Amino acid sequence: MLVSAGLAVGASIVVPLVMQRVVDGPVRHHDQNGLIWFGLAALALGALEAFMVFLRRWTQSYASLSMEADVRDDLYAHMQKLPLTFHDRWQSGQLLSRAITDIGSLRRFLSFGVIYLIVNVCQYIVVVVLLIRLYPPLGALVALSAVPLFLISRQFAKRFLRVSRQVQDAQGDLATYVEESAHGIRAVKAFGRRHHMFTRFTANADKVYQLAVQRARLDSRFAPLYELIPNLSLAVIIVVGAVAVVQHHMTLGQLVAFATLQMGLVWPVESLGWILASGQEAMTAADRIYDVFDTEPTVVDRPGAIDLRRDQLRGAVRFSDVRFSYPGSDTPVLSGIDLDIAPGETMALVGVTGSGKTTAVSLVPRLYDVTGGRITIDGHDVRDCTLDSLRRNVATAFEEPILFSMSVRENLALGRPDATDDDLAEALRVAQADFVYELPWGLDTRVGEQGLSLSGGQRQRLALARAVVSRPKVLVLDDPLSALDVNTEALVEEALERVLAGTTALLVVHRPSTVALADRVALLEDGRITAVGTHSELLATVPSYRAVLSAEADDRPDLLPEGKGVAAR
Ligand SMILES: Nc1ncnc2c1ncn2[C@@H]1O[C@H](COP(=O)(O)OP(=O)(O)OP(=O)(O)O)[C@@H](O)[C@H]1O
Repeated sequence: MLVSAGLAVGASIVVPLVMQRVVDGPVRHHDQNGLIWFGLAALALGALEAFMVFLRRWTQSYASLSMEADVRDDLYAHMQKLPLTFHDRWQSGQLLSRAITDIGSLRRFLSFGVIYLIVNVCQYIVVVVLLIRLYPPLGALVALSAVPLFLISRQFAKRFLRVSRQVQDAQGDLATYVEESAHGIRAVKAFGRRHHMFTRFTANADKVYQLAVQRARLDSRFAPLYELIPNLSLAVIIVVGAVAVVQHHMTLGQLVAFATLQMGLVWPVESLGWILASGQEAMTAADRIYDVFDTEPTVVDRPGAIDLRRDQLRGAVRFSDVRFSYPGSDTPVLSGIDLDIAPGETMALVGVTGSGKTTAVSLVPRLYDVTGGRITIDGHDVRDCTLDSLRRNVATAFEEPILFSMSVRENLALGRPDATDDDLAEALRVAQADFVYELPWGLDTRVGEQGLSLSGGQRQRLALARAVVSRPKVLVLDDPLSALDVNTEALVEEALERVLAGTTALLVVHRPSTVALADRVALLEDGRITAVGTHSELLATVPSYRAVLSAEADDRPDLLPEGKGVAAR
């Protein structure tokens, strides 16, 4: 790339020197034959320059676009490795703008800016040396013009860098806002807050606009200086050069070559402003991209991590003095949980809202790592197991079901790519999600964002089927039936009981009706497990357990004590 760019510039530099020979030779001596040879030489040089420009662009486009694709792949792969604590902190729009806009800025600079910067600086040096050799006083003047150029560039770069970072950050905030508004469009419409949201949007958009204008003004203040300096030098060259020709200090051909070479420098110098601006943008873009790359994945395989083999796994889960605080928070969510879940047992976790149930179950597949104590599966600390094998054997379904813009089949097979249609059918039966066969293209119907819209309960059932289809040894269900009506819930529970028979399950429960699935229940209070027992034991002996469930008791009165019957297991 650089060779072809260098050759192209070399050809363009040689042309003025050929012109010097033409003017001082054939033109001066009226030699028509000589003129033809020089004409052919100039033509060949022009063709060489054009070919080299083509070659540079061709290779440069390929190299820079491949680089862009590679960096984007690496960034995405890195983001996937980063822990949830990172994603909790970062706005999605900021990640989006880094993955799309910033990598694009980097590519533009590396494909054009860097090459022009190197080639233009080399061209400047070579031309100045040639000019000094042609006529030293004027050559020295052109060389000196580099001093103000350098000072201007330094000033420009310093100021542009700051504004450029502000623009890119503001664009990230705007992307986050647009994304959130699109996601939350139902709430916006339902509360009739369209105008309010629009006002907030315009405030964000206006910030981007103001900063972009500030950046453009900075650019336009400095750009004329880059134009002025080489043109001023050219004017001086023409006047002083003409005097030098008249006084026979240089030939007319030398002046023509001198002026042509100097004119050839006008564009490289002019473009310096654009190159510097694009360089500053690329620097801030690289900074922003490295904010992500520099974040170390903390939930990773330890050296010597073991593979949990499904055929050797019994599924005994133990929490031993498990503690957890979210980063940046002084208040521990879990302050020493001890809990034993036997292989094949279904343990429900009950607690008031915000007591840390979701947090506790998220620690089993290492969505977060414990900050104290340990969680073991069959005696192996989950942090000593490979993440792949851990997450293959511990399947999770959350209350908030996330479906991707893929077919139903792809969504279901996320945790088990080799699942057959029979496996999927079985999982769908358990989750009472047979409705998918009624969709326009059955299992091939695209759902999720921009796909077919499903109800909350339908999405939840698909997420449950997805967890079940991977036939995990340990199943973590975070209130997965909350969006179902009582009848469907009863059907799912009935089918789920068969699945749970051979699976260790940890179940976050809000509704008393779901407690019926559990063999035992653990009550989470103030970051600790304060009671463990069967549902009926706890109802009978632990007042706070009754208090937690009473708010939800209306839909299953049979689960309440005091003469209403107890669904003990
Ligand atoms: N990503 C997070 N970053 C910081 N704090 C968090 C985060 N997620 C939850 N918390 C805090 O941790 C505490 C426990 O939250 P968690 O979601 O585990 O409770 P929960 O018992 O599952 O609640 P609910 O019953 O309402 O679902 C809460 O005080 C919550 O504010």
